[in-house]
Amino acid sequence: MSDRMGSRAPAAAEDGERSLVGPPSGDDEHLLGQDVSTPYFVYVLAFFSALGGFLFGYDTGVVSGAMLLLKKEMNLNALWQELLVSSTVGAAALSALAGGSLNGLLGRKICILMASFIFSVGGIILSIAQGKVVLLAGRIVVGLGIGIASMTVPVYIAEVSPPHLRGQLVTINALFITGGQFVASVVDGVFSYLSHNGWRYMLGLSTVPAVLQFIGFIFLPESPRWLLQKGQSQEARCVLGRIRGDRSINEEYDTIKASIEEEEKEAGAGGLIILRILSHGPTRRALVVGCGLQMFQQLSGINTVMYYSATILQMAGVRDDKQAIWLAAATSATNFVFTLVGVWLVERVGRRKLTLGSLLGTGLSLTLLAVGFLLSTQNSPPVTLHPVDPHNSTCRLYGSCDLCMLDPECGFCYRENGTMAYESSCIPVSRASTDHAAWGRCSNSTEESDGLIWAYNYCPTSYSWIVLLGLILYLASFAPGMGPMPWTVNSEIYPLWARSTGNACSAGVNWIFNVLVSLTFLHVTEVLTYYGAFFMYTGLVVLGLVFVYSCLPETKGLQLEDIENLFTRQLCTCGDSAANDNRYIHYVRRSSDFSPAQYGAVDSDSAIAYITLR
Ligand SMILES: O[C@H]1[C@H](O)[C@@H](O)[C@H](O)[C@@H](O)[C@H]1O
Repeated sequence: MSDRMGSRAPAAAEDGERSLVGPPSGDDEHLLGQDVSTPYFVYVLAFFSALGGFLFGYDTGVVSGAMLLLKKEMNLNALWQELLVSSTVGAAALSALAGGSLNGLLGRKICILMASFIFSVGGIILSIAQGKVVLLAGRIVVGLGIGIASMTVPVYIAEVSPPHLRGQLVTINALFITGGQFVASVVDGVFSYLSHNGWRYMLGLSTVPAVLQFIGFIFLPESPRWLLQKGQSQEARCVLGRIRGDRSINEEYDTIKASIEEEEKEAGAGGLIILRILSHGPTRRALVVGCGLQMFQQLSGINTVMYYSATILQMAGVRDDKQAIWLAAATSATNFVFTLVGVWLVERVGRRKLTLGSLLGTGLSLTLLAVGFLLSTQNSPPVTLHPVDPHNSTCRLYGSCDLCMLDPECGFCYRENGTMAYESSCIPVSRASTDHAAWGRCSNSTEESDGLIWAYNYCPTSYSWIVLLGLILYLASFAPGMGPMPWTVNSEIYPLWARSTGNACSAGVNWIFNVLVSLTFLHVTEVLTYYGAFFMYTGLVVLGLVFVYSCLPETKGLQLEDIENLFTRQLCTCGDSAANDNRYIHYVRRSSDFSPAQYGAVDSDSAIAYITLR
């Protein structure tokens, strides 16, 4: 295998390839702009592939709003609600893992076509479902599509992108994920007014982008890297020519080809790819970094914060359900807008700094959220009224709103004077709807005119502004880095032979931790209380920071074929390559009269290779 980054360069140089390492100066930028201008076809490819990310975001996001209507119309109990939400994520975990072999075997294009076909079928099943079993089947089908798309799309985009734009284009996929979540929350808002069958539109609308992607991909090419790996060199050259426009493709083609030959020599007799990954140092380390990043993304608690946003907003004084739905849309809009910042920053500051900065901000804002919850708990309104409980429920045992809220069976019924709660009691929630109590003053939802408030899931507090600020800061910190970077980095760190399997494993880890964190959240809050849970996420983020600081190398600007070299040293010394952060690499035009002796010389006229290390 080629050795560290710098030493591949002479080989490339013998090819006449020109490399620039070092921050682009004014002249360099001019050169860069001139020689690596990107044909718009790459953007078309990125757009159609990223529709897979959009569907991932839409289908995971839309279900919360749909559930509000579904549980009433189909009379769903808690188990069925949980099944409908987590079946999709569980199916996504399985299909992401299986997607590795499919990708290697059938190629990226067929896998994306398969995913969009599955999305379309799932959307149709969901929109015509007559009962909960069919709904469950539809949600599982959609999950199968999400899993395949989540691991294939970043790989495809990374493989068709030129090195200087790769980070940005792969991050666009993550932008489409949060975009899908945002659109889903708006669609939820719009159709929440249609109490009969509104959920059919919410769940079924995903068919539109799925069909669009399917049709688009019939005409779009396979990844040239996969084609070359399968020995289809003519076609690979032709595709590379199409996506690179009028730029010379010879050196890129040769580098990919040489790298595949080298890999094949090393791979020897073959065998199970996952075993080969684990027994080969650099790929094993890359896999640990990739899976670790995906695990810490989920352990940072993004999906509980998103899920919890409605409650946080209710604490902040938003009492109306419809208003809460729209404000939840504002939350996903914030997530989306700050992912845009990530797209803008990824090629400027690089993956490593962006991830580190994002984790630091995420940890600080989680601490703020925890402090906000702690203050709210310490000042939680006491239970002052104890009406006779006809069913002797556990709710009568709680002395404050906070304790009452930790029991999913109970809610808080009170009157308000400014921010002060009075005449408050802890009462069982109605089995039919969490909108009112099972009996007593708050059992009739029209009683609000009496000044009575029924709080389920939140407590009135005057510290809600801290929690709200924590929420906004959390999204602003998480979305540019920890949201997209795990996907982006995973699409780049594996050599071609290990790329499908590596991405399948890391995407599988993402989905497994997604299920784990969301399923355990309520239990965690019951044991640790809300502030304890958020302090726990802060602790996990600190671990993530140590991991990323020690293990994540910078991959910005490197050719995919060179990235494996960053993992040649022992695990978690690869973060040392941070020393390379100030180097900028780009490959420009080759020259036939290149001589290796000219390395180190800056010659902008004759377009000959040079390297400058700062
Ligand atoms: O990168 C995405 C994104 O940040 C989403 O908002 C989140 O819901 C997903 O779990 C994550 O993988």
